[in-house]
Amino acid sequence: MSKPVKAAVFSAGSWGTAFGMVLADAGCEVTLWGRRAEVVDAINSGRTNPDYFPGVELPENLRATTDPAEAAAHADFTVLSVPSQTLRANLADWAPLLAPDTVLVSLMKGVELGSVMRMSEVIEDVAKVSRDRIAVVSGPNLAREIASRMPAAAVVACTDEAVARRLQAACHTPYFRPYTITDVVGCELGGAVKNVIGLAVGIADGMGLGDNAKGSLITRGLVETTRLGIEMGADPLTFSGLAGLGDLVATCSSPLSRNHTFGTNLGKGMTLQETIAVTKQTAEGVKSCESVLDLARRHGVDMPITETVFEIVHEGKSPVVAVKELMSRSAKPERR
Ligand SMILES: NC(=O)C1=CN([C@@H]2O[C@H](COP(=O)(O)OP(=O)(O)OC[C@H]3O[C@@H](n4cnc5c(N)ncnc54)[C@H](O)[C@@H]3O)[C@@H](O)[C@H]2O)C=CC1
Ligand SMILES: O=C(CO)COP(=O)(O)O
Repeated sequence: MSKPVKAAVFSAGSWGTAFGMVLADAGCEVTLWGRRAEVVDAINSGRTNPDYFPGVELPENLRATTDPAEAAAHADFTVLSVPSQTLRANLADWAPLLAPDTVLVSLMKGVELGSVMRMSEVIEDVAKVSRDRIAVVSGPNLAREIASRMPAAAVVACTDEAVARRLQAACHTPYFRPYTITDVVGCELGGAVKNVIGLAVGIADGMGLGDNAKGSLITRGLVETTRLGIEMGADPLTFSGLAGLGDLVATCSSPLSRNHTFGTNLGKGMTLQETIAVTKQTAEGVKSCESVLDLARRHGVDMPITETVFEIVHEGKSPVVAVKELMSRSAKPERR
């Protein structure tokens, strides 16, 4: 009998816990690293993560630890799911503990502020591993629904297709259907920019602007994502796939999305500080609107929706004024 695949998941937040369940349900032996002893104890003794998914029973082959070395030991896959802006510091601590041939898997959807690096680039930079040992999972994967074992598809991306296929096998369950893809750049950009467009759609929803506005923002949001992607060497077709359109539709339609909800609160007139105070989990778009805009400017790409979100979130622009400005931009053909 072959040995079970071992996976380490850092950390026991919303998506880390839900994806850990997926891996365990697919037959992997999963060790979840958590920062807080009380969460780790609840997972090991009560088989639940009370902070994120109270009432959801976790599989027997998923256990938790506060010891990163214990989590990392002998892992075939080391899955990273922390806020994008803390990854560099976190991984610097964990890198010396990684199993020698482990594949590093990013679940994160963000771009690092300042360096404008994608998460796989930060991993390569900090862990000093080659690109063919770094994979990305993305797609329409709202963690709450996955934890309820509701059906979803996803993409697993790696420049080495054989590695992507190994990861695909390790996380394929009756409710989670992963496809392989080699366009890592497109997958990561799709996920990071979708959070920014999710904020924009949330703002429009909060203002009561209707479904035509939503459809327009999703479509034009995807156009500007694709424009940036092409400049960065991504395959434009990736953006009409699960990591592009699929993820965008799920986020922009769902009250479970933190980015969408964050935007809705802003659109209803809450201040940034009030919105941050009621947001319990990571809403990546809040920081990534700045890094994505920075990335766009460095590549000479026009991203008017991203720019508008940045102005509303970080410069206090009124959403009413922002809508007027977006609608009165100069007329142009659709495909330019
Ligand atoms: N929640 C979801 O539905 C999905 C989330 N993602 C992405 O997954 C990534 C993680 O998001 P979530 O799990 O949702 O966030 P979360 O806020 O639920 O969990 C984040 C986890 O990171 C830990 N953490 C926070 N700051 C830390 C630090 N400085 N050092 C170490 N650990 C720290 C927290 O304790 C928590 O366990 C994000 O990039 C997000 O965009 C991707 C797909 C789905
Ligand atoms: O990325 C997600 C779904 O795929 C989760 O979106 P939020 O981070 O907005 O909750």
